[in-house]
Amino acid sequence: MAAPYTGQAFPPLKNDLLLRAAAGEKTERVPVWAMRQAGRYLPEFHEVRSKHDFFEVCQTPELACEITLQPIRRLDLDAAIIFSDILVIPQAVGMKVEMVPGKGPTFDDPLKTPDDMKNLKKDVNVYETLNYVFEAITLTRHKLEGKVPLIGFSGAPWTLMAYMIEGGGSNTFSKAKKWLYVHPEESHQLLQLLTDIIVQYLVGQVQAGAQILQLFESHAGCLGPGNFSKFALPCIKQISKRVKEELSVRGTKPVPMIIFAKDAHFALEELGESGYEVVALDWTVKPKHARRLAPNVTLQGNLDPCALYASEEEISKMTKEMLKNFGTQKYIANLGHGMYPDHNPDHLAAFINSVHRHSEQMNQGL
Ligand SMILES: Cc1c2[nH]c(c1CCC(=O)O)Cc1[nH]c(c(CCC(=O)O)c1C)Cc1[nH]c(c(CCC(=O)O)c1C)Cc1[nH]c(c(C)c1CCC(=O)O)C2
Repeated sequence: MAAPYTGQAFPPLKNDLLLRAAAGEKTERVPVWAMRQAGRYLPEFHEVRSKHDFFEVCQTPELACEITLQPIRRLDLDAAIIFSDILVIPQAVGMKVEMVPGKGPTFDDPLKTPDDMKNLKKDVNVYETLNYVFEAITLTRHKLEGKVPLIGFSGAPWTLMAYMIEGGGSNTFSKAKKWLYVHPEESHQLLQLLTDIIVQYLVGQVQAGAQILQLFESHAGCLGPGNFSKFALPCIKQISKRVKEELSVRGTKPVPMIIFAKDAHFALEELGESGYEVVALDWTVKPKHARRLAPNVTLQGNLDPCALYASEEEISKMTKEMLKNFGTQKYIANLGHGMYPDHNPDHLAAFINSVHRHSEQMNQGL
């Protein structure tokens, strides 16, 4: 079934720094955004959440749009990211997930053995089940009025599989990793099922109005090089290739794609050749090391989120150092992971303003 949104007109884009940096084109200023920029560190987010359940917000386009716009109103960000969660895909295949206060995402009935896979919906119609995300994207594109580009996203297959087996967060991911050693065939089947859905989901997001996509492989690091190459990377590559092909077939111009494989420092070379225009880095990677290993892509990252606890003056110094190490071109400034609930919004503002000020000065040779 074709997406109903193709070809609609949106307000013209006024700030295309992010899209130019992703395409490797020259920028006069380094674009900056922050993972989890829409969220619990903002009082206006709590205001909405005090009246609505987390997934109710995700499923209500007007509320998801409102929360997406909150950081854009307050801060000089160069991108918006649609408010949603990676766990909407496990929900779409029929699993029950709730956001339990103080605990995080919790699955009712996680996958225990490969036999449980028979309970998953195999032929999910993404355009029906996840239509609420597409509607939120379309509405947000209009409400942004072209101020900044809108980022769409999905969890990557391994990270989603890990949640579906663990039933929530974990320190070791040993239940999910056990599948890779004991049930490798069935693991591949589950990963392929997720890959097929993610491809449709990302294509649908672009048709709905997303201007760039990020794939979150948040639990890459617990795999190590061997299992990452065997189980995670092939799906990551399949996704970039198929999303671009499917968009072309539908007559929609492919958009740039960002891969964020957290803690996968061992795979930087492969990630740089995996079909994504941008490789996002966590804070444990040295910028120059990443430039050497992935010379053909734009890099994104990678200030330690905890650096935002420092004084505004310190944040400015650390940001300048980061910019010096990455250089100002083929670069998107961001944190190395998401915002924390106890971050001070003014300190995020200090980070954003430092990126802008220092990178403009560097580009003018000052
Ligand atoms: C692993 C993961 C999840 N969700 C996501 C990831 C990948 C990124 C990462 O590695 O952090 C992705 C995500 N989740 C959320 C966004 C929104 C867009 C953004 O501002 O970046 C995005 C891109 C909102 C959210 N997702 C969640 C909240 C807070 C929930 C609340 O309001 O109670 C928000 C704003 C809940 C969530 N959702 C998830 C967890 C582990 C939690 C609870 C713990 C936490 O908040 O860090 C799963």
